[in-house]
Amino acid sequence: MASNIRELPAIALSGVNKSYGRNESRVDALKAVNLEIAHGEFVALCGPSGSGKSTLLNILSGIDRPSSGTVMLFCKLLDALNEQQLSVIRGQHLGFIFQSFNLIPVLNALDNVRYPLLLNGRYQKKEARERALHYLNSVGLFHLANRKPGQLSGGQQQRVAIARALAHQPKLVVADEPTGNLDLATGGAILDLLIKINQETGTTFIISTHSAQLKERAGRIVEIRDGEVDEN
Ligand SMILES: Nc1ncnc2c1ncn2[C@@H]1O[C@H](COP(=O)(O)OP(=O)(O)OP(=O)(O)O)[C@@H](O)[C@H]1O
Repeated sequence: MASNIRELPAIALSGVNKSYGRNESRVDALKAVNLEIAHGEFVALCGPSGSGKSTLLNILSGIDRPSSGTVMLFCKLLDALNEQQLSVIRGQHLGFIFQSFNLIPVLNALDNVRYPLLLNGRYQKKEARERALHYLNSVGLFHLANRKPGQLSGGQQQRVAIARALAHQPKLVVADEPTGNLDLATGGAILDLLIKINQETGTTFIISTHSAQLKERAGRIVEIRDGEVDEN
């Protein structure tokens, strides 16, 4: 039974449309999108600015709802879930990485990783601390655990954000332009790290990007143009 479930896609979007606004100001951000992503895939979502990448990431992760169409995430039909149920799924199974890192400036690296674990409700204090240190170590930042974001480089801040995204062992990591604020070399190192994590843990990744580097190395590229998805 479990193996049958595993063979179903991690994510399945069917006929998904998303529009913002009404009448003359209406924007059709996603148009009849069909997309399946298997467990363990490393997918680059590519497209020009305004093509619908963030909208698609928000919809497949249950942050936003489609105007029509269906979204299945880990065999659950998201349309049927209320906000609290969606929030539980995100908290347990999803990790998020953002272009601007989104760390809490007054907390050191350790606490930036540890506090979401405590809020998650599944971890006691001691385990949250151990997990946070373990994941900081796995991104090469154990020795900087006491530094606040302002005392870290951009690449180091993104590593803290990666540790935070991974520390609860999500099934899916959703990253919106994770190398967009980094220089080429630093972005390349972050990319190496994400690919290594994908290969070692089998965590599914979907990453929106403008980066040619990332496009070259992703297992699969999904192009989005003017709200329409096109597989390469
Ligand atoms: N909340 C919103 N209200 C109205 N229009 C929106 C909203 N969010 C996005 N849009 C519009 O939907 C379209 C897709 O936007 P989206 O942010 O998904 O694109 P993107 O590919 O992620 O762009 P970028 O690469 O610049 O981040 C754009 O035309 C955008 O202006």
